[in-house]
Amino acid sequence: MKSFEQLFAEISEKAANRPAGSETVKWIDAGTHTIGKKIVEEAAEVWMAAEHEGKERTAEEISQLIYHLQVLMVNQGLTLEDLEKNF
Ligand SMILES: N=c1c2ncn([C@@H]3O[C@H](COP(=O)(O)OP(=O)(O)OP(=O)(O)O)[C@@H](O)[C@H]3O)c2ncn1[C@@H]1O[C@H](COP(=O)(O)O)[C@@H](O)[C@H]1O
Repeated sequence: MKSFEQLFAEISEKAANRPAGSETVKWIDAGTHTIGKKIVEEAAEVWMAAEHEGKERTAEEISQLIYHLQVLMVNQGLTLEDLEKNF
């Protein structure tokens, strides 16, 4: 199990060092438009899971949405501090 902060650190490290086989590198290379579309898709899946599929599926979809939001943060050069100052 890893925290929000640990996942962000891992995504940042993968984007910087570009290891072979990394899903994160694939998404970073795909770019802002593709990541943004995936975020919209995942957000819709969160909504549908919450209405129809139960807690476990909803948690899975939220995890995927958070992963893609963090990938977009790295793509945009944003840090966790950039978010936290708005909380
Ligand atoms: N948490 C994730 C993660 N969540 C989603 N994805 C990506 O999102 C894709 C899956 O999207 P979906 O599940 O939405 O696919 P789908 O067919 O729509 O599935 P459902 O939503 O219908 O279940 C995967 O192929 C990955 O590209 C993730 N890719 C990586 N991670 C984690 O990120 C870290 C770095 O991973 P790598 O860069 O691969 O080393 C590791 O801790 C990984 O576990």
